[in-house]
Amino acid sequence: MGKETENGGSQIFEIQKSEELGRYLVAARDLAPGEVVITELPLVFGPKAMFDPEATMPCVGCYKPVFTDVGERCSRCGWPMCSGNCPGLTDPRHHGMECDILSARPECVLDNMAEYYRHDALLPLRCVLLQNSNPEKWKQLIEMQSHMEYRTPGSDLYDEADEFIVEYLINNFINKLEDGMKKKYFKEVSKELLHTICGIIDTNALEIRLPDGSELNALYATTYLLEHSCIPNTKHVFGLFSKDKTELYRITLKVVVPIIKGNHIATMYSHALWGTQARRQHLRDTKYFSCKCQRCSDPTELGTYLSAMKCFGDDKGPCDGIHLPEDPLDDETDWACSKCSVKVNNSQINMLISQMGEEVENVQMMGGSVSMLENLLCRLSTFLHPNHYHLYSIKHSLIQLYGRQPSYMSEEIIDKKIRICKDLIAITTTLDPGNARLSLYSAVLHHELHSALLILSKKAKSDGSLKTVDEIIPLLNEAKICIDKALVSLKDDIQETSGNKLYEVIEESKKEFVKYCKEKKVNI
Ligand SMILES: C[S@@+](CC[C@H](N)C(=O)[O-])C[C@H]1O[C@@H](n2cnc3c(N)ncnc32)[C@H](O)[C@@H]1O
Repeated sequence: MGKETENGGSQIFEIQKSEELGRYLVAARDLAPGEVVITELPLVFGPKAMFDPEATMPCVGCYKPVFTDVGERCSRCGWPMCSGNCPGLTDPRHHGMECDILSARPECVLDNMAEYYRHDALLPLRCVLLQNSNPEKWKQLIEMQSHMEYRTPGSDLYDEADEFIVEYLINNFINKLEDGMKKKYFKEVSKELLHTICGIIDTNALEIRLPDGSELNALYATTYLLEHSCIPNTKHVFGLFSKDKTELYRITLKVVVPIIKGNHIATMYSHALWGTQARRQHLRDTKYFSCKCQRCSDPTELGTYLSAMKCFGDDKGPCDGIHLPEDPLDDETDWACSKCSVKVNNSQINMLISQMGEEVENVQMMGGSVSMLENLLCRLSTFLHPNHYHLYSIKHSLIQLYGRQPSYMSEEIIDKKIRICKDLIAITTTLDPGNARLSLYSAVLHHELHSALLILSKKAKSDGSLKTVDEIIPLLNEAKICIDKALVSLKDDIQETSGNKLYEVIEESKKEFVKYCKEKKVNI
């Protein structure tokens, strides 16, 4: 089996099947970074509920956030919209598809709006509507894996889907349709079918973040076949800004590191900066498989020690060894110290790590100051290897404050900032050499390293005199390499909101850097 690119290129991948992975893609020839593997439009997409639906909800036509209590309403179905002129209201790919069905609910309540308007239910509804509106798309969609073998009544995901989507759609809309309307829109619509669709969405949908903060879920006819690896070799971007409306949400999947013919083509379903236990748990809970990739199988996570802990010690106290899981693919594994005989069980480690994770999250959520972050770093460093992912996260926040606040500008702090940036860059590059998932982290690190080197070049020497041109040239050379790397790591993120904003900030820094070099008559 094989496929060609949409633009008629030579065959890029083959679809294969195994007991363990189901269907997956392998390279049909050697693939180089930058090559496009897949580019396609979504079969169907729909909004996700907003973070605080009591405050804002997505417009049903264009998904722009609108105020829940004062926003306008679609004149037919009463669902929130940005304005009566929103083109998505009648567009059959957007609200035009579902407005008739949503209109079946006659009464309108003005309290408890978040219960009344459940935006998460719109994508399942749009999916089931494809049966009649686009049978070809429906055929592709219903072939996708739903994992209904695990989603049985009583399981968390089944019960959640049952209450918030299936019963909601059936009771409020589908059962209220007249028979003629039901026939017009659906070949079949049952509780079971809606559950299968919820399973298909949870297993296969990709999340699209829109510039104004709302999010969509979308299903793609070929991209969904990609398997997961914690060392992905591809990156995907979504077309968000195309002037051609028919191109909206096109996905483009590109190779990021060389892929040899016959090797698997993979994406990452989890977070690259979580440790192995957290990633594997997340994949089991949401995608129903236990990852056995090279990174998950390696106790050191490719030599990064991202999950390693310092020796817990016995009665005599800890030694200077580190704890790593004896078998990271075994959920019951012990964590043995590398130097003494102390062992700790996995559940104890997991409990500690999740408590620490909450602390890190809390401090970051409240926009932690340097001293708060430093205190936490100091406390957690007693237990964690310096490269542990919780410490990575704290340090990544700190380097964006060091050298940017008046009380944190000393040469000592700038040296520290440089050291941390270099350490974190080494971890980031090992985990994600192709910038598939960590491009923004990498860009921030290189940008901050550039800025620290620049500050250092401007700082007076210990005798109070300014540095000579010969003394600043090596610093500026290194700063130039860093800022260029920061920009390159974002080359595929410019279409995306946060990537775009960061790119603009770094471009501005580069202009200032070039100006400074000119003033100093340094040719970089
Ligand atoms: C988006 S689908 C991928 C396509 C799927 N293999 C198929 O045949 O339809 C995700 C599902 O594929 C399987 N899968 C993906 N990556 C895997 C991996 N690394 N190991 C085991 N199963 C995997 C899991 O069943 C997962 O829930």
